Amino acid sequence: MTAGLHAVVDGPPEGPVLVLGSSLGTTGAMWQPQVPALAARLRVIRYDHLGHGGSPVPPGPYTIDLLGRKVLRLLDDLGVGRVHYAGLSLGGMVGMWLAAHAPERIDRLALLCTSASLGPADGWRARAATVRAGRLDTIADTIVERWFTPGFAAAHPETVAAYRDLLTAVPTAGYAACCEAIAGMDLRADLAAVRAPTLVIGAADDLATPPVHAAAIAERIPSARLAVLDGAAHLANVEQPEAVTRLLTAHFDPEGTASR
Ligand SMILES: O=C(O)CC1=CCC(=O)O1
Repeated sequence: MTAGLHAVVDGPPEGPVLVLGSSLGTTGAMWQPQVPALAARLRVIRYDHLGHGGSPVPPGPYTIDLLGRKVLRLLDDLGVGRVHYAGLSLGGMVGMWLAAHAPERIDRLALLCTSASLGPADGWRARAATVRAGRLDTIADTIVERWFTPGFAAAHPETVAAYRDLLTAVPTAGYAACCEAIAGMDLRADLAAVRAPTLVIGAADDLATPPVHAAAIAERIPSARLAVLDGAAHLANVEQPEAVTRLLTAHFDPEGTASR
């Protein structure tokens, strides 16, 4: 049996719990721009996906089902029942799976820059093979180019470099196995089963999971609301931190938002 997922916990121990799921090739550190505001009143749990950061790296391929079950196991280990969940990209895919397959555990949901089906599968398998062959570094610039708009990248080269470092630090076996999870994913039929009030956030300049994917998710989830941010690419929470923080605090902590 594999050990549990690595997680960092911030905020008041008795507060309502918000779980944050990160994107492929990053860790819970990608949520740092939002943590101070969210953790003022919520108990924020940032976990690393299987194969990423401080989490174990069992042999792949993985599936979204496996990644989701690992999150449920983490919640069990932490003694947490029902939670709010926000996930970006791969983290959002896990969030859709959780809300559809464990609806009793998910109270409110936010899905950022993500997709319910992200083909072509062959492209993801090819990326997995490249990374397994030890060549993540050769494709890292191309991957990170789609995380930020050109204007943001030019103005903040140190941020781009820090996220490239985060990507290249991910264990190659874990990164490849998560690419294979995305290759095998199709959550579209699950979305009608989501009962959690859901905020779907897309970014106008996101080429990795374009806003049309966000709109397709919002159309299929019965109680979803869609917001599309201008001036952001895939890592919209990094590029538009205040706008994303505002949307998330209003969705997960409306009373706190009103009293600010
Ligand atoms: O890093 C990418 O290529 C974009 C992406 C797709 C799923 C995810 O988590 O990131």
